[in-house]
Amino acid sequence: MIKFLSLRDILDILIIAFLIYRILLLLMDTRAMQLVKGLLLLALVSVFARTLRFEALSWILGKFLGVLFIAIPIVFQPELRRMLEEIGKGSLWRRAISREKAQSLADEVLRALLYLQSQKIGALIVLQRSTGLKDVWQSAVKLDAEISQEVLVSIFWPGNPLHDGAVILDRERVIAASCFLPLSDNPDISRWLGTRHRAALGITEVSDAISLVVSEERGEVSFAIRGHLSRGLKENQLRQLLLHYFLSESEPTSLWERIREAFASFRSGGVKDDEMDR
Ligand SMILES: Nc1ncnc2c1ncn2[C@@H]1O[C@H](COP(=O)(O)OP(=O)(O)OP(=O)(O)O)[C@@H](O)[C@H]1O
Repeated sequence: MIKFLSLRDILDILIIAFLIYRILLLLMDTRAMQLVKGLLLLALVSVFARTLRFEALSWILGKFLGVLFIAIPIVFQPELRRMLEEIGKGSLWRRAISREKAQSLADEVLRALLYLQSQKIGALIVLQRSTGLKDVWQSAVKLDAEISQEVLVSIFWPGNPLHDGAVILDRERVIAASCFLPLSDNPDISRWLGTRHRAALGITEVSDAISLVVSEERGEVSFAIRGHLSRGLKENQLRQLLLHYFLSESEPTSLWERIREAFASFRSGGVKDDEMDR
């Protein structure tokens, strides 16, 4: 069998494997990833049904998959559009940041948060993930600055014209400040929390971003993800959370590790809402 494989075939297979891997990385942690898992499961059942010659099951699955292929582009139109935009931006090929760089970025943000907390200076930082937040930062003050404790602290310094609103970070850059975020109308939010916390929560309801808030009144740091707010984070928890974020943006340890993570999340029914709360 192997002797029929030419160098061209091997190259062909490697390119396809690479493309599938990068597309899966783009889809990781998005709503569309659940769909991919569902489709894989259906495809497996379909192969199983064909092998065992279960005519009725094969027929039903065949029809169902046919309908799904028409429905998917309609239902997942926003995700597909975003994915194509990402490919257009070069995300499929973009250089991953090194582990050391990820650690130093996490450290800079952590030191900024701890300093702001110690001085009781209100702040709101959004960590952008796969959902592009262009709609939010387009009308704000664009910065494209390197992430550092000094930059973050000075943005939120009282009196600075940029201190009102949120800062958005993406990978290695501070992309914008003074961003106005959508406010959450979740009725379960404590009535002691004002608009800064509602804005932090709001952006995580409409995207997969993570937000970090320093409360001016209580001097506590909270974080929000997928519409859930965790208050009073300790330094260690913050370090973990930031490392988790920047490392997920860095070079994956290995392809095998990524596959293992994907299977682990598949077995547990997807990523847990509070996974970063630990
Ligand atoms: N939609 C929004 N998007 C981004 N930032 C916002 C938004 N709404 C309010 N903010 C920020 O929150 C600040 C007001 O915070 P407010 O005191 O109402 O909230 P809070 O949740 O009680 O926070 P704190 O505990 O820091 O007082 C504003 O000055 C502004 O910087």
